[in-house]
Amino acid sequence: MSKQQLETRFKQILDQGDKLFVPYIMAGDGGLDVLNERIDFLADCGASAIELGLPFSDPVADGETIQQAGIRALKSGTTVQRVFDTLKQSKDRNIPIILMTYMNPVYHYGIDAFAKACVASGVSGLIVPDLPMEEEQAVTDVLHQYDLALIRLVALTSPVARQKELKKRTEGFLYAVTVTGTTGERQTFTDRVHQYLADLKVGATTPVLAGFGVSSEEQVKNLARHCDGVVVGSRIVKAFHDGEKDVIKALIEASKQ
Ligand SMILES: O=P(O)(O)OC[C@@H](O)[C@@H](O)c1c[nH]c2ccccc12
Repeated sequence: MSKQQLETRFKQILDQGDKLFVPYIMAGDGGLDVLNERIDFLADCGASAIELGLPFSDPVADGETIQQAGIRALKSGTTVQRVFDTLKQSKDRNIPIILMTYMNPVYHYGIDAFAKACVASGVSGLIVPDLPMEEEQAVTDVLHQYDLALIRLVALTSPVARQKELKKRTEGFLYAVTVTGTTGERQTFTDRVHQYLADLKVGATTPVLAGFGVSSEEQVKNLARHCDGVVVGSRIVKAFHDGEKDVIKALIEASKQ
């Protein structure tokens, strides 16, 4: 799916009055043979898009749950190439896939070859948390040729000028990180979080999604009220690992009207 198709799909969901829900899963956790099945399950539950993590040995932004999932995936023999090959087997799915990867695997694969493989596997965009805005052009020049989105992260600690620039550049959606720290479930958020999300919404040309720490139905509803939806990672990864599919269904349901 192209960047435009991803953005159109998001708009349609929001126009219906629902909020966006983007679950994160780790490619190869549970073995690559379950990957397409898990994507289909999430699509059937009503996910708006899937954030698919590539396992990597130095995942600096990942908390314990996702680190462990990455270790399991690497141990079971997951590689970047195998993830692309697995995605290709079910390329005509009607849910956008956003790959979450660190810069090293992209650079190692070759930026152009990586982008080509994304298109051939039905991927719509990338999240690259260790690619700062100042360094992104070498990547975005290529992604734009292939109609792929670079989804950018903004932090609670980003100064106003930086937030503004990120809003200007945003593609697909703006990923508003709701904690200062790594991924992982949280009980509470800082009081500032609602205002932060509301400020990001002003003038942003794509939806704004809140992510990091979101793990209960109540948190989904509460945060989504102040922006366009949420990303949920660790809780979904844990639920797949523990076989709790009802938890996943209920979390996604909480984002609907
Ligand atoms: O796990 P959490 O706290 O629900 O946060 C989402 C997150 O897992 C997912 O978006 C993600 C996983 N690894 C990342 C690295 C950087 C940015 C985002 C991510």
